[in-house]
Amino acid sequence: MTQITAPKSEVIPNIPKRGMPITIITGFLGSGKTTLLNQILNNKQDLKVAVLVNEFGDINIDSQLLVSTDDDMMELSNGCICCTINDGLLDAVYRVLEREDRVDYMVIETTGVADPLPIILTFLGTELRDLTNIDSILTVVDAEAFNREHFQSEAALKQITYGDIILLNKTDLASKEKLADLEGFIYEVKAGAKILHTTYGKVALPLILDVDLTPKDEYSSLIEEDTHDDHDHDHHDHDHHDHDHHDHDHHDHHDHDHEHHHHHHHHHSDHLENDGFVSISFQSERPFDVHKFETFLGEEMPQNVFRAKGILWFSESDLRHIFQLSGPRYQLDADEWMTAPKNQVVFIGRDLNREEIYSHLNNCLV
Ligand SMILES: Nc1nc2c(ncn2[C@@H]2O[C@H](COP(=O)(O)OP(=O)(O)OP(=O)(O)O)[C@@H](O)[C@H]2O)c(=O)[nH]1
Repeated sequence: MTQITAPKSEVIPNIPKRGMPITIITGFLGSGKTTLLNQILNNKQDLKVAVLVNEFGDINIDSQLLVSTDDDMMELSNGCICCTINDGLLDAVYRVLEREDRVDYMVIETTGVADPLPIILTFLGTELRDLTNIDSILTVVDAEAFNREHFQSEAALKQITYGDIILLNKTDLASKEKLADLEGFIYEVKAGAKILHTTYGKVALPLILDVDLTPKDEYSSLIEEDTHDDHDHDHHDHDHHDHDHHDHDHHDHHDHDHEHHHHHHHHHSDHLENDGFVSISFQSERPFDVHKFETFLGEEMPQNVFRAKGILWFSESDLRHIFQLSGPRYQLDADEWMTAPKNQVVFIGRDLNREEIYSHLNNCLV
């Protein structure tokens, strides 16, 4: 038993500052991050949770699946707040910290193609260090789609390296052999990894929240090399990329904004921004013909679309349709429109041809 003695001097002993606890959810495209976030929000009981969501693509589909408004900061029906981080992570975190209402916990969902390290360093290497406390990095892995090739994505591997808990998700879609092989691979990448098996992100919250697992000391050497001013940029990358990728898909030269912040963290693949993944967004104020859209999905959609999601309006239906495609499978769910109906859909993959996808989608409009 530890003896606790009152300090003899007037000097206040080192009281550890414990700021706002932060859980970071990472994991590759379509692995189940938003599903896990919804699980957390549904089961958080009295905890006031602020969620920050960041997406690879111009349109924030995820935040609309959490709540129905398109403000930057959103009140969720269950008393939580949700905020997009497309203007930069630091800004978003400060917006939450500066709120007057109580917030107990912050959960951040990163984009599927993000290396979590710059995000971790944003918390540990800036003044946020004293205001926040990274609790753990949760890495969601799609047990069906993931394999030892890790989608040829450095980010996918980093997500496992920096994950304090690995949620091997979609276990309903993977065989026992596949699960065992993936576990083997994860242990090779990260000795002593903590692995939890999940389906639809279902997990007892005490196993993943307030677990204080992030080994902050291990990041300190990385922080010292770092300057303060580069942390809030990493989330802008995809924005630039989205706006210009239609004519720069294979660009070798970076524009100015990319130049000035890629000198840290030893990103070897800077010339292949986001590991080559691009996103193409499509919006229309006109509805789709459901049969044409199904033909598009079944017969015309390019093979290299890795992930797609959207909120769809079909002329045949009064409902809002949620479209999710991840690897070989897609699903369409329906609920009520809370806004004026329109179509919003994002396609993600490598070497996507924008004109081809646009032409197919335009043909689906009534
Ligand atoms: N069969 C099955 N499907 C799942 C499971 N977990 C999630 N999904 C489905 O997988 C799809 C992608 O899930 P999301 O939670 O949107 O994935 P994400 O990681 O947020 O995706 P990005 O935002 O693209 O990075 C959705 O259609 C989910 O319903 C699971 O355990 N089993």
